[in-house]
Amino acid sequence: MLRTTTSSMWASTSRLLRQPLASATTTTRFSRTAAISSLSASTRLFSISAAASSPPPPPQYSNNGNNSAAAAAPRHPRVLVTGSLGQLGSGLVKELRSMYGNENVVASDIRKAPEEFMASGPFVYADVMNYSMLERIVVDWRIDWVVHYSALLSAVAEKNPALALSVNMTGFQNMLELAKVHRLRLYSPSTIGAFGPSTPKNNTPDLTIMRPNTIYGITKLHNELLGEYYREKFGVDFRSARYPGILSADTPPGGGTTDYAVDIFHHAIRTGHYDCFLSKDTRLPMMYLSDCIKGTVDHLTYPTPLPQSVYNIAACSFTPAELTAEIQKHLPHFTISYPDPAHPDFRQAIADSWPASLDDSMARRDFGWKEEFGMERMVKLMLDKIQAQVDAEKKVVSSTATNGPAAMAA
Ligand SMILES: NC(=O)C1=CN([C@@H]2O[C@H](COP(=O)(O)OP(=O)(O)OC[C@H]3O[C@@H](n4cnc5c(N)ncnc54)[C@H](O)[C@@H]3O)[C@@H](O)[C@H]2O)C=CC1
Ligand SMILES: CC(=O)[C@H](N)C(=O)O
Repeated sequence: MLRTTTSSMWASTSRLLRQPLASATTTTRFSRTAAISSLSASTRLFSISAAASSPPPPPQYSNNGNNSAAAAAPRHPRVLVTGSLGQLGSGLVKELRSMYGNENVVASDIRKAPEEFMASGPFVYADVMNYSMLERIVVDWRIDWVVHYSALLSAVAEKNPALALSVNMTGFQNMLELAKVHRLRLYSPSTIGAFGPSTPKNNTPDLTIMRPNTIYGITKLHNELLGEYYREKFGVDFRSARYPGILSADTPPGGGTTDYAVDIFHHAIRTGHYDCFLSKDTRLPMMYLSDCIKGTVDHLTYPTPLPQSVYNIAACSFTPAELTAEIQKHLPHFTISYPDPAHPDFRQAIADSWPASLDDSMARRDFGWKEEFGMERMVKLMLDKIQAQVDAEKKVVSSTATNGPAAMAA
């Protein structure tokens, strides 16, 4: 399991905000949604007839001349996950490996993976800006599907627009072209950041005014449109969901505007106080990580082409003040402070340009999307998990103090 200590989480998040590319799990087993659980096991295997409008090549078997039934059986898809060491990637890799086998899910990133992650299945270096490097991985590993997670998130992107254009757009264009050439299914998430200040703010539908004014949003909207173009023009099986802000206790967020909703829990447990960078009434759509992974897997594995390429998915929406009140039900002494309205943090303008809530009825209708966690359950789980991390850290410190070299010498 990829586990990061909280102190290194803080360090890595703040490092990301300062220096974007210097170094940027859920243990839950997910029940499939009704739509997915009604599928037979074999339809979740890679099936040529049902895969997509542009099916990948047939599986080939090396069975040493033995024409057994196993040789004729459908095989699992082989999946490449880019940006797999980020907030969302490690949990998704774990889930896909539990479904398809460790060897069928190739994780990749441009950073060194922790030992446990390396031990859990194939991991390769893949810079998404390098087309031939990506193509080599697709060919060598006989990849069928790609989950493209590499990106710079909103706050990091706003600090380095040129790099965001390259990673978010060139990286995506490379993946899309490879999907066309090698007949891959491509899942690449979009974001609430693809909307803009002129988008209707509440219950925002899938199809609406989209004029983002952040570099992150512009790159993500470009990707949505290009993915749709490749689907129409070349039959590429492109799938995307607009994620809201994702909350996770085990993996740190990568430098976004919604990161406050993760940071707040660590501060609540560790210090009892949080200096929020958004104003108390900033309402944004949010979701717990396990729901995001479940929705992604259900969307990715849906056996037939869906009516749309891009869907909103949502779980709940809240403001920092509402989140604080919920945390205070468990930690009554927790306090929070907000920026002086005369001197807002740069992320306030980003948040103000995003929807407050999403209409995700099309995803519910078309691939059975349904969240398990609302705000109350999410808050309880986040607090329990982070408290458990803090307790475990304390145990390590006290056992080092008791058994460590200094204690031995004394
Ligand atoms: N975490 C969230 O709240 C949300 C995430 N998303 C989207 O989900 C996807 C995954 O997001 P996170 O895991 O949160 O991001 P993250 O920032 O935690 O991880 C991104 C990963 O991409 C890698 N990366 C950066 N440059 C790269 C390059 N040139 N080549 C290959 N890899 C590179 C980084 O090393 C990092 O591990 C992104 O597309 C993001 O836009 C969308 C909405 C919300
Ligand atoms: C909502 C997102 O896309 C991300 N969490 C961010 O805040 O940049």
